[in-house]
Amino acid sequence: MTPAPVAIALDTDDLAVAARWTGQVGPHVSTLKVGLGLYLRYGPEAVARVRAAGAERVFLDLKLHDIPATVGAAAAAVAGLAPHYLTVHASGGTDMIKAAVAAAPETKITAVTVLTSLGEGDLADIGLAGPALDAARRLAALAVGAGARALVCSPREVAAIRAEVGPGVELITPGVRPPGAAGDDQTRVASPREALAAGADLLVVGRPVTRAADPAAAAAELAASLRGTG
Ligand SMILES: O=c1ccn([C@@H]2O[C@H](COP(=O)(O)O)[C@@H](O)[C@H]2O)c(=O)[nH]1
Repeated sequence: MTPAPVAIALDTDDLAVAARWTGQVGPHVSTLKVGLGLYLRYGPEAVARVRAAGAERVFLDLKLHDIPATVGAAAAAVAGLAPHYLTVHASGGTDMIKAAVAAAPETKITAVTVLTSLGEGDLADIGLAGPALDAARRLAALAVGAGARALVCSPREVAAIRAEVGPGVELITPGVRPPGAAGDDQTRVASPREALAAGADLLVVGRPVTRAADPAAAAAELAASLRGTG
């Protein structure tokens, strides 16, 4: 059976746990995501171990954000790990994104528009007052213009962003919560089926699966629900 278009976020500070989760959920999903905590603690070994545990596609979610030269150097430093996706913040600007694209041409440089944890009040606090969608669309257009081949956005914004950037750009949505699941620190959320129906290409799901009593069963249930059989 084709794995579901889901990236499971391996958010743990223990590499053995990340490898165990990979073995449990890997057969059900297309992608495994290594985030900042795991990467900062273990470095390239985190990617190697997750791959050895069965991940075919690795999403390296480092959310780089610095001056172009620094981000270019950082992207070059991880390009040899051959992640399928590498994230940068779109708000780093055109030259920063171009530097990442040039440094890691085989990797999909993936620009994060507006973090799914941020609500309207947070956006006002950081000087982005107005609907999150406005900022997300603006940043999406900028990132694609700079060469990003994938975008991270809220599932609530995915349809409008698709209209903004057209086909051919992969839209990736965290902030996904199965019905009844805790929202945790996420704000702009939707259910897995809503995200897919809105046009997301890949859903990022972490805690609802990794904190389940049986992560393998939770991943299987999520995958089945996306096939319409759950
Ligand atoms: O806007 C963003 C960008 C990235 N993330 C990452 O996705 C996962 C979500 O995990 P959950 O446990 O399902 O909330 C996490 O690794 C974030 O760093 C995001 O949530 N929002």
